[in-house]
Amino acid sequence: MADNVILVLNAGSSSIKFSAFTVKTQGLTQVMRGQIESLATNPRFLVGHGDKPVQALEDWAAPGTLTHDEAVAQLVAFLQQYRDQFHLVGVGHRVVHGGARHAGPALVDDALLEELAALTPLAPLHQPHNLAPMRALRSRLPDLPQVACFDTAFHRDQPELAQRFALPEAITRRGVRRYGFHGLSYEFIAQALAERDPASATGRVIVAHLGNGASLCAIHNGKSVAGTTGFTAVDGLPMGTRTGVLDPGVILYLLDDLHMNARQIENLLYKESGLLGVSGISSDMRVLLESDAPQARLAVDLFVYRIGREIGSLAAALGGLDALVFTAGIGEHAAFIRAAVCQQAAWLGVRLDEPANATGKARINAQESRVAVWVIPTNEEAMIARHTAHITGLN
Ligand SMILES: Nc1ncnc2c1ncn2[C@@H]1O[C@H](COP(=O)(O)OP(=O)(O)O)[C@@H](O)[C@H]1O
Ligand SMILES: CC(=O)OP(=O)(O)O
Ligand SMILES: [Mg+2]
Repeated sequence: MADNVILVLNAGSSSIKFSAFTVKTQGLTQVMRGQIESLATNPRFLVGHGDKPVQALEDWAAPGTLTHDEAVAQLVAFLQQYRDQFHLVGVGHRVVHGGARHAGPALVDDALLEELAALTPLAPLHQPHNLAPMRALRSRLPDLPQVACFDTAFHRDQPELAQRFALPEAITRRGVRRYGFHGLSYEFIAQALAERDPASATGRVIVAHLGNGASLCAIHNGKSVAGTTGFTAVDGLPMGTRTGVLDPGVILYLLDDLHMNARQIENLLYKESGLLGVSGISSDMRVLLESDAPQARLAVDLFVYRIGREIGSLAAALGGLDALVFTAGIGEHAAFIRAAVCQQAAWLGVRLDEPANATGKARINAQESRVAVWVIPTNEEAMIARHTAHITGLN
């Protein structure tokens, strides 16, 4: 007999992640997870079942590059083989921008789709890819409950000062404020840290979500209090292809002196900068870490330097630091970057246990460290499944 299943879709800037969760009276179980990653650089299709690690699908004909739409088509074709095993009872979607109105997940209907589409200019690398599968499913299976889970929701209760730009009130009232992103990841990590290290989880924590999109979040007693991303997910740290923080005067210079238009500037800020722009080689940290080119080293050094400075800023917002957590593609896998970041944060009392870091342990601080340091794999899909089950009354 087929199991009742919640499917989760998570379109990141460089990947499509997906998961299937069975829904039973005893709770949700993640029975499948996977991703089509490195869409624009070197696509790979990885799948894992249950507790098994994800593995590359070897018979998959890997194309040179894939758009998000093409990747979703590949995923739909792959999932066909589970048609008789999975009885779909709900679909949960990661939606990067939820605007000012959404402090929690929402059931998808036409009005919501329209509202979220209007936020596309604030998340051009994500929002269209988050909404397209919702529309396709809604037209084919209109009775299937779909739930939008927002990256911004976890940050909506940040203190007013943390959300505010120094802009006139009339512009602030139009919603021009810091929203913050990667919230589903931070919500998952806050809960996971509470299970592993309850003492730190009630304290002052900085989580470094370092993926193709990268940000830091200051969390106090499980609640987001400040972060590096803002009105859009281009602010904060340099990312795979995004600038991160930039003097707004640069935009005026590009407009007035280099005669660039808004779309050209958008491309520059979102797609041509960050690790790719500085290195001129790749947006992929794996490629840069393996390269001997000085520009690759510069891009990596700038990434680490900016993380170090932003950790200082968030530690100031928190009034100190009890724990530092690394997560997402780079945070989970790049021991070199973790070591370099911990070095930058030594003044806060961070001391790394080098062998623990190099061998992939979960707790990586040295005994004498004043700050607990953890590597916790994120699972945005699990967070989305929990929200989806809850809001649809499935579990
Ligand atoms: N072993 C690794 N070493 C260094 N970087 C890695 C490794 N594995 C993945 N990454 C980095 O993680 C990034 C993807 O992170 P991820 O969180 O999956 O991205 P997305 O932002 O698309 O959700 C890749 O661009 C790559 O640079
Ligand atoms: C908001 C964001 O940058 O997401 P991702 O890291 O998945 O691209
Ligand atoms: Mg991501």
